[in-house]
Amino acid sequence: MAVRLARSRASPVGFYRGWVSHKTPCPFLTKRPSSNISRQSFSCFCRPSFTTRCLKYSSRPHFTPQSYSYNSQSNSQMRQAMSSTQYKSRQTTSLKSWLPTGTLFPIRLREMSSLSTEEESETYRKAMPYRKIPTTGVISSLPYIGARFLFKPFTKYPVEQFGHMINGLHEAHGPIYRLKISKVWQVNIDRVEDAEIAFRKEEDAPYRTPLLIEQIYNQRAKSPVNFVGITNGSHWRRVRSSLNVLMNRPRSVTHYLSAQEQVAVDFADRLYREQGSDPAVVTDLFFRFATESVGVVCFNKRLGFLDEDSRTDAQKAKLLWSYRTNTRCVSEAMFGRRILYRLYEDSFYREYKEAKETIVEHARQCIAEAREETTQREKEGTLDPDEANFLLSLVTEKSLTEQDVFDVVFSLMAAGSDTTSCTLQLLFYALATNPDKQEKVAEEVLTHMGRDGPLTAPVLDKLAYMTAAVREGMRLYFPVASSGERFSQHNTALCGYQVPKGTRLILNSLGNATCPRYFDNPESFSPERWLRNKEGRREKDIHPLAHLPFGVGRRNCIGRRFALQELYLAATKTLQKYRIGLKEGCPPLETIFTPVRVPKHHLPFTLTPRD
Ligand code: HEM
Repeated sequence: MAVRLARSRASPVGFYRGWVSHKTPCPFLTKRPSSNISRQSFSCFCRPSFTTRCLKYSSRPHFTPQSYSYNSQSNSQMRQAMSSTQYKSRQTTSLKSWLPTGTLFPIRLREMSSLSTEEESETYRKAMPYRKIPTTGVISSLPYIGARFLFKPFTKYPVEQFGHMINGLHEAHGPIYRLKISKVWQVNIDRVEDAEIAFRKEEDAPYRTPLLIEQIYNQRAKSPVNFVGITNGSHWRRVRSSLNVLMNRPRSVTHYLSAQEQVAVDFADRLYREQGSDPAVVTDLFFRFATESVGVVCFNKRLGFLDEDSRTDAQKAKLLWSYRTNTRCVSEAMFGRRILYRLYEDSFYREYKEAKETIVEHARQCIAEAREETTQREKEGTLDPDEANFLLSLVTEKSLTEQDVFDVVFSLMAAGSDTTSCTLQLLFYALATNPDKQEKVAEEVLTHMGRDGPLTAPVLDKLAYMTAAVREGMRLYFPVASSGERFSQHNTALCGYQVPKGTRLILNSLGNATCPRYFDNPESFSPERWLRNKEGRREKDIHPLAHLPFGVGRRNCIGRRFALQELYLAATKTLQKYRIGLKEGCPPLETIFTPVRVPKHHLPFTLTPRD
């Protein structure tokens, strides 16, 4: 079967605009293609970067006569090699003739689109070319420094408001635009209809951009740590499939209800006692609550971050500092505020390293204890493989290596602290500033749980208004800058433009959460919008992709059930006893993104006991 290589319309020429025209014959093309591949379409391959790299790494020029005699098999091999995120050529016979095995592929993900197939849809072919997608201008497209021009003083957005900047650019450019961050072009979309097309066919292991600081740490450190959220390929697939079994079943989550409930009780009591103190101390309590709650799941024991002695006990204080520092450093490095650590171990990096090593040491110790316990109980014959003990399940899971177990524990602790802590603060803020809604939640909680009753799974089913309030809190104060980063896995037509396979796509889920297209009165806190009547219908239908605080698809948030459970627990346990308020004179809420949405100033919550 003849292979048709991409013609100029289907290939991402925008990337190379001004460098090479598709009509320009390749300077290395000495012979006319012998097969039915046209000279013009073949020259799609002759891009400067491709050509020069091929020449640089290959022992012979890449356009040998053999390379023209593609057949459908070599084409699929080519695609396979090209879609490898390892950027290494594979040992395939037809490729070998012109790219030795191990040759570095100059393929950026978007270039995968340069090979199109007959299946490519008519809609895609008819759509406007990629280069026509509105963009933010020439200067902001400069690699690395260009992105600076998108922020203050050149625009009204400070860097930490980048979530709002993405949303603001939609207002300026419409539902689709291109943007260059560091060296990578990304396409931003905000219509749910486009999101549906883009996310519809997800591959087995969607790609996520790695974090540079984590990569550098792993190169320098003796014991690497692979944060599941940014690993890719087979490592991610293996770990994630085990986690799906262990964490995605409602039963696995409700098993931790009573342990996490105790954490919530301690949190509410301590918040009451410390409410008058420095607002920074109050903010700190939220972080302690979230880290302690996720710690109960990961380590099957209390870490003691809400104990009386937690500020004086050096070990607990150091561990908590480490979790906090790890989050802060990753955020600072991500926004390019720290650069020198890339070259050498500066003071910023040393702090990050110390935090990470403390977390690593603690986690390794807990895992070793769990292993010991497993061996002991196996000997005694008391080990129940179905026991709902997360750490025990991890260490007895055959498909996970010792490193995987450690990676999972680290990832859940790292991903589950700041996110839940800030989301809870914003929920409390929404309740405090909407006292009528807060009273409705409290009434429901008191009706079904009483003043001291526990939150059980059957009770939770009855708390429709409370769960709607939590959801509404996450809509009004959407918790992350964007919850949908994906690399398109097919040539797709979005908004009438061609978006080639491999393009980095960002869904404006932050903007959608408060967009009047999807929500009536989007700026009001209205849990009612989420309630369903007896027929299971909402007052107004809500598109499932309009509100994605936990992302979407195969790479969605693995901890979402736990996160929701923690939010429900903190809300119910606090409202059973107290009314949530804010100190008089508290300024209006301002938030920044780290990329988690964080209140810019500490929120001075007050708790008043219910009569
Ligand atoms: C309110 C709290 C939370 C929010 C808003 C949140 C949000 C998110 C979002 C938006 C993603 C990316 C999803 C995507 O790209 O489609 C994510 C990924 C992730 N979250 Fe959460 N999260 C929360 C709590 C948690 C908790 C408590 C844990 C751990 C117990 C956790 C563990 C993870 C992990 C491991 C990933 C990476 C998943 C993967 O790449 O396979 N998160 N989260």
